[in-house]
Amino acid sequence: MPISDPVILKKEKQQDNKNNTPKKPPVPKKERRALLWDILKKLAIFAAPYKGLIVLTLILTVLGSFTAQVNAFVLRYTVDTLTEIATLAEPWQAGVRMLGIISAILLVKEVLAIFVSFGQRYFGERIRINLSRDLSQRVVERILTYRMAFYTSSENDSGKLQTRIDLGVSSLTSLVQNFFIDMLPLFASAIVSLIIMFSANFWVGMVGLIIVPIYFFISQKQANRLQGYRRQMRGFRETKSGLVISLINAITVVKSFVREPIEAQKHFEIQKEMTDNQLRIRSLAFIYDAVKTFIEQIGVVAIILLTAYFVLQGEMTIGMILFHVMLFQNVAAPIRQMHRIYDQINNALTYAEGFFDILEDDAQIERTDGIKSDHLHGDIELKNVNFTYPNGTKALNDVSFSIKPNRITALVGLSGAGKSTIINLLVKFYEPDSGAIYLDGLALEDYDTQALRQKIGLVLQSNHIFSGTINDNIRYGNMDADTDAIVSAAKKASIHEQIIALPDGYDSDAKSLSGGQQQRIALARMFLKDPPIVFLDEPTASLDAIASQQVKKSLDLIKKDRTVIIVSHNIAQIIDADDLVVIENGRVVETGTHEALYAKRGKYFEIFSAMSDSLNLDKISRTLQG
Ligand SMILES: Nc1ncnc2c1ncn2[C@@H]1O[C@H](COP(=O)(O)OP(=O)(O)OP(=O)(O)O)[C@@H](O)[C@H]1O
Repeated sequence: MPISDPVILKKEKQQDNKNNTPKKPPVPKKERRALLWDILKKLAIFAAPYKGLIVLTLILTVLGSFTAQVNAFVLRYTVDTLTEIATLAEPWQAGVRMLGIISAILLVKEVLAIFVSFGQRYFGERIRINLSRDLSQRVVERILTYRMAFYTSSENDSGKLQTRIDLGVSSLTSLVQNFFIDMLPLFASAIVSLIIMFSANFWVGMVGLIIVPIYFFISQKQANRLQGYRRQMRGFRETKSGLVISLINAITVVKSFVREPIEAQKHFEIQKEMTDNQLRIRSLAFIYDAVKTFIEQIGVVAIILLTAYFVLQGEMTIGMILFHVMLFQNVAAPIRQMHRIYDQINNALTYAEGFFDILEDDAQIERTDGIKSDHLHGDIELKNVNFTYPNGTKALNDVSFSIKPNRITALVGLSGAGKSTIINLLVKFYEPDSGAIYLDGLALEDYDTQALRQKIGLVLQSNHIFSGTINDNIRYGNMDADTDAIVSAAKKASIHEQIIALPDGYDSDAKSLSGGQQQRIALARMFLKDPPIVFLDEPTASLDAIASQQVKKSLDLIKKDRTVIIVSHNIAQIIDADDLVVIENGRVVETGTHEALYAKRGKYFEIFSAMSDSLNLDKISRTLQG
């Protein structure tokens, strides 16, 4: 694992959380085709491993398109034969023979169609499911290689990132599903039907062909009109699910202020907008369906009239009427569903681009080549470092100081001074705008990022505890560690006794431990990793006095024989440090030992005096003496 705990340093989650739905301006028509082509090309790369399945699906689709025509031929044959044998003196014998033939043909066709349709759907689904898996897996693998700046950018706030990924994957896979499973067989059968219609009679074929562009036009209109409402609907759904989650999170406040009616009203309003929207979608869909059915009926009537004309002319048999009507319905069937393909394309245009933007953000990849040193000492030097966060906050100004190996250095300063930012730079979560950082005499930027983080331990104010057992959580520090090593790490973190007192011991659920216990689990993880350099960023700030005291013992152990940088507002931890670096508004204002800086009566003296005053030391010492 690259770092002891993949927790994002505090404040990094302080981005606006309001809007989870990526809103993109509508894509100009001209660019849409190029964009769609681009998306399909990218999708083709993901589809490449399934070439065999795709070819198989296509073969089955072609087979299916032929079986779909059998009914029309059988009906034509039935009507024509019946017309013929009805004139015979003894029609029954010929009639039974005919029934035998058509039953056999329909049976064979149906059995074949079942296999073809099953295979076609099954293979189509396999392509879709595999693609969905590959897209999700690739994006996760990819973003894991990205820099911290990617995660902390407001664009990628966790909710938004999740939504962008989910919508991207689902829009792409639905496009594939719609194409392979729903539309392709219908289109294939429509094309075969049209060819048969043309070969039977040019004018009948023309009626079938004319309907195609009309349907295309209506379907496009339908999809475009519904698109806006559908997007709104998605937004409502997201807000609604967010509402319930935030309600659960805020339930104590809601109840204590007796705001249940207000919360219910908020829910009602969204619900009302949702139902209005839903009704609009349904009514629009009904109107368009009606228009399409009407046009189809006009087509059917035209076909009947035209074929009847040829029948009366003696150029065709009566059976041709049903034959042509059925073929025409085969042509109309996929075009009836056209709007769905438009919908999917619109969705893909809206969401797939954002998805591929995440996937192809090469600039975000962390450097994984460079120096891999087995023995780091922790001789650190910052020279004229300037740093600005991606959101534009200038956090460090011309910072220069050095840290000696195997000593404890405390970064001291008021809130927002830039202490955590220095740690962010030292673990290469971010890179300086200018200036340089050296580690053991070599530029930090030249180190292999992952190899560097293997040598660094990071303990934060509150460390992430994963769902799972205590054992698993400690093992995160060294995936190869055996049970003895885990127990030994827990002992060093002064948590072993409490773990074995639990009914399930090391197999207990780590999430149910108290804050102080969880912090010591994080320390045990660090002991297991055993890095030569340790950064402690307010490791006891979120703990109560008793828990802090318990954690202090483990911290004292961590500090032994390592290079330690500690950020703390805790007076005891500050005076324990060998060296101090005092930071104010992103600048280093003083460096030295506690004694020297105290004597200097500068910024450190001011901060230290304020800290000790807040402790009310006089009263404490009087109490202790009494
Ligand atoms: N991820 C971030 N994105 C943007 N600005 C940030 C981010 N993290 C910190 N900052 C800003 O950078 C400045 C320095 O913050 P930093 O967390 O380094 O201070 P600090 O000295 O550690 O403060 P504290 O003692 O409160 O933890 C502050 O103005 C802060 O708001």
